[in-house]
Amino acid sequence: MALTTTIGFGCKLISICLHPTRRRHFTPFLPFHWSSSLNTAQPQTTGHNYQSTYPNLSHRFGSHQSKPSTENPTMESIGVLMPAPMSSYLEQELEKRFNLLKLWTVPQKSQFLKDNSGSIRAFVGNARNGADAELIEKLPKLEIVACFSVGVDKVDLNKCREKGIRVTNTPDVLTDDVADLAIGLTLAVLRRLCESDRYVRSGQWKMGDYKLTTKFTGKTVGIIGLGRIGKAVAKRAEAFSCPIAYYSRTAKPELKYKYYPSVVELASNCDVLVVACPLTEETRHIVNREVIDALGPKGVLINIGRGPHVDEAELVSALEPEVPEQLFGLENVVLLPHVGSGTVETRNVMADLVVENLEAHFLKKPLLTPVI
Ligand SMILES: O=CC(=O)O
Repeated sequence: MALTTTIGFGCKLISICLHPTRRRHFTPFLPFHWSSSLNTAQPQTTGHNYQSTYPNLSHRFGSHQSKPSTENPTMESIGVLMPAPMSSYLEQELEKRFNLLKLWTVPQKSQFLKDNSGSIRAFVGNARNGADAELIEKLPKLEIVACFSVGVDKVDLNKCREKGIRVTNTPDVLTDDVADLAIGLTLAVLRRLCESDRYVRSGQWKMGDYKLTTKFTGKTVGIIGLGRIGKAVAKRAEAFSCPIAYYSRTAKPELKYKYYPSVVELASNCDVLVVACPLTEETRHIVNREVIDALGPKGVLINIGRGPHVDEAELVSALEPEVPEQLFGLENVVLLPHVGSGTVETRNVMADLVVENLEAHFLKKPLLTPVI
């Protein structure tokens, strides 16, 4: 079986091939920060018409030509708390409009929160840094949590609902990148791209041909969660002539893909299993030992969701005899940082969406991408 999975809070992605020979192949996403590569990058045009996706959007979307709302100078006094660096472009755009408070730059964080709790009305989180109940309680003036991520699993949504705090995320704009990467990882694992690269670099190619790998075209792709990203993966896989099957809470009869009412049944009937659902209490460990076994020794698991979607302990125990640290030295290991949406174009339109949501909120306009 070949597995690709995010482990932890979406910071590690592991693709593992479990072959009949019991050799295992992994592709972990490691917790490297992504913003540094964007800091020096030049603006690029995007391939997607985001204006048509979000017709309310007044300007920008990665254009780098944005202008602060000069007709609303009062926004300058609104405290927007950012817990960690995420994107220099996002920081720059927020600083033009709001009083951006960068928590990571202050040594006494608790004291800083106390001192500024009267002015902090917005929080910007991401896949790593959310707003839990404890933080929310410390910010009595908090009105909105704007996530620089599609996943909102780091935000205590119940607490937000209870307190009437709005929550937004960045859907759609990152779908293509994440779906592209899912296909890229599938190919990397099946066709052993990274291992082949090392084979050439080390000079082994002079000694003989590289071993044969596994074909992707025509493999059955099973998708857990047929939302925006799941559908985008399906569309790409169809171009590889792959039959598509899926599991979701309810069947979608309008789609021509085969529906399975359980993940185990889906795993038993596909070659490549893609986890593309949000992380919730129901989907935690949705890939458990039973699913891994159902996928079988030749299966591939691609987790483009969150680490806790996969029962990590069961996964490790299925990967004898190595433990994850030892994978670093294995030829059949592909290592990637957390880069699902990590392109300059996408991160900039995500940043624009965060800013637009905050502006809309404080200007009492409808939110563009509300979660709550
Ligand atoms: O993991 C990334 C996201 O949720 O946007």
